Amino acid sequence: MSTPTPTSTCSNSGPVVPKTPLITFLEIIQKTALNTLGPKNFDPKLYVDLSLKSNLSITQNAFDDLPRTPNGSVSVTDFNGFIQNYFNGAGEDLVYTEPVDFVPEPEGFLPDVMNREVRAWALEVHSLWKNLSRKVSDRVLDRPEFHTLLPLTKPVIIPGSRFREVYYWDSYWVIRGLLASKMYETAKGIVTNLISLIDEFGHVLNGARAYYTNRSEPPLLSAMVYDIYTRTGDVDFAIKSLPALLKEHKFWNSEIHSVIIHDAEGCNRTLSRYYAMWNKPRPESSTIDIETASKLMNDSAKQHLYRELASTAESGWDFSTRWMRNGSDLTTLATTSIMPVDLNAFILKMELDIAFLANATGDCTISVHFHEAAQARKQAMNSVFWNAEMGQWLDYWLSNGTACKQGHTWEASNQNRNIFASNFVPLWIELFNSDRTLVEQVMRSLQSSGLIRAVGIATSLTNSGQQWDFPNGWAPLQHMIVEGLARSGSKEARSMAEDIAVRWIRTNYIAYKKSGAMHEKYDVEKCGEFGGGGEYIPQTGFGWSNGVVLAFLEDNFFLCADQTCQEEESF
Ligand SMILES: OC[C@H]1O[C@H](O[C@H]2O[C@H](CO)[C@@H](O)[C@H](O)[C@H]2O)[C@H](O)[C@@H](O)[C@@H]1O
Repeated sequence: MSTPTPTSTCSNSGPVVPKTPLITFLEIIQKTALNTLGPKNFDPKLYVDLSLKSNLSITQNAFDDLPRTPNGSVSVTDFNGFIQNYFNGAGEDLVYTEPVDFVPEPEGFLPDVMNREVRAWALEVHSLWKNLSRKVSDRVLDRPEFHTLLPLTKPVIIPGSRFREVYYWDSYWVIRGLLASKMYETAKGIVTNLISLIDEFGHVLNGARAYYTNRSEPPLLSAMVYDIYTRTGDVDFAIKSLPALLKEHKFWNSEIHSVIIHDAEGCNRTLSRYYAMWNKPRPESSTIDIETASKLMNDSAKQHLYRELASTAESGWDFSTRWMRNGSDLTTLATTSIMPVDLNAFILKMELDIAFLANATGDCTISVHFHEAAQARKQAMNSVFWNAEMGQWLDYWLSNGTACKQGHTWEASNQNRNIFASNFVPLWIELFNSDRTLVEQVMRSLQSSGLIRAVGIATSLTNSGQQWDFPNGWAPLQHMIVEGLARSGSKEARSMAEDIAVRWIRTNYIAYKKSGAMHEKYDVEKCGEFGGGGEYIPQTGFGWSNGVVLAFLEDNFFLCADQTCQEEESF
């Protein structure tokens, strides 16, 4: 399936990818579960992850036949009995599988990590790949219509807990960890799976579920291919990956995603935005989205909000004041009217990676074309996002009410001057981090931004209760900023990178010792504490956190095991 052509780029009238009858039915089950079992410990995603034991029509008839009270409700016993009889549990369609390339202590594993305690912990984190490794069960391959899980052929590494399926941008940091763990086959298998999604749907899905087909996630497939190729030198792998990367580049530059901005010099600049092909509640959070939208009066406003909710999920930052006109009201989400700094940094990297891989595999024409595309995007980022006075790249808001127009005229006041960790993500890209003067300016800006806290970089400065806001710190954000600073060649930037990485490693370590688990996000104010907020309870496992710890240790950002939380004040 290729990307549908929208009739307009207005966010409530764009394309909509149809959902399957199974998803529609599971949303009814989800709503019934909430009504029957109540909101305590309720996770809506659980119900759209169930798989059928028999045909949908047989299951629907059995559901319709359940005894109902006059107001239509079902008893707890009847409901639980029905679920047991007609469904396999969430996650049962994925089976544990030992990764083919896992060994308890790989040869050459973190050679510079000598400290006994740190090394022992790193080996424990490494061993978590076994817990997170899954294979799609043959049952899914036999009867795909019984499952919302998509039938990927290679083993996967899942983030963990409620995230039972492979996720797109998480996989980049999982792969960074797998490379430190010398698990090259597993890393390549993840990429092969993601490529198969591009072949089938035209883009990498948010996650490998039928209910995620309407959107992607931050595009880092090229970065995965680049890192695996540079580590293994596997030219065949690079050759096989290139066509998918070209297809993905088209997706992110499609009519719905790209926007032209006339800059202050009168030049047309093209940048990309998040834009989901959906205008209904997200099936995995249907009950929550319906409740959020209930504050709105008409169907068109609801459809608009549903598209904004899904587009925000596409950003990976679901949810954050970054995307809201009013930071305390989720119904004011306006993600499709924002040109995001980090998305464009990722697409710039995609262009550079494609240019590099094409050159490495002997295709000069593609290589030259993508070098030019990268230069054009860099210039666009400089004129639209860069704010010299602040020393940061700022998200650009398309003027109120003009999000449907083809072109926009740049206005300084449309740059969002609020501080987010994403304002520093371009540092990760070589075209920016190779400029010493620029790096020093951005580094000073980061230092005084208020984002650097006791144990890591905060996502924003606003404590909104949303998970992509203060005081949460997320592994990917720490990693991109730290790696960007470290790669700049500036001694001062390297030392700042080490400082942040050590704080991050330390809080991951202390939290692991206290809770026995790696966490999805951390509270950057409190050493050893995990993060919170958002629409689901904090999760453990956790793919990208494990990957970033291993990548930091591999890059020699050392943790002294005798340092404790008390010392965090001395940073
Ligand atoms: O179920 C709610 C949302 O959960 C996911 O988002 C969060 O977890 C993902 C997996 O770790 C991560 O990629 C994302 O950045 C997190 O915010 C999911 O991706 C959303 O689409 C979903 O609606």
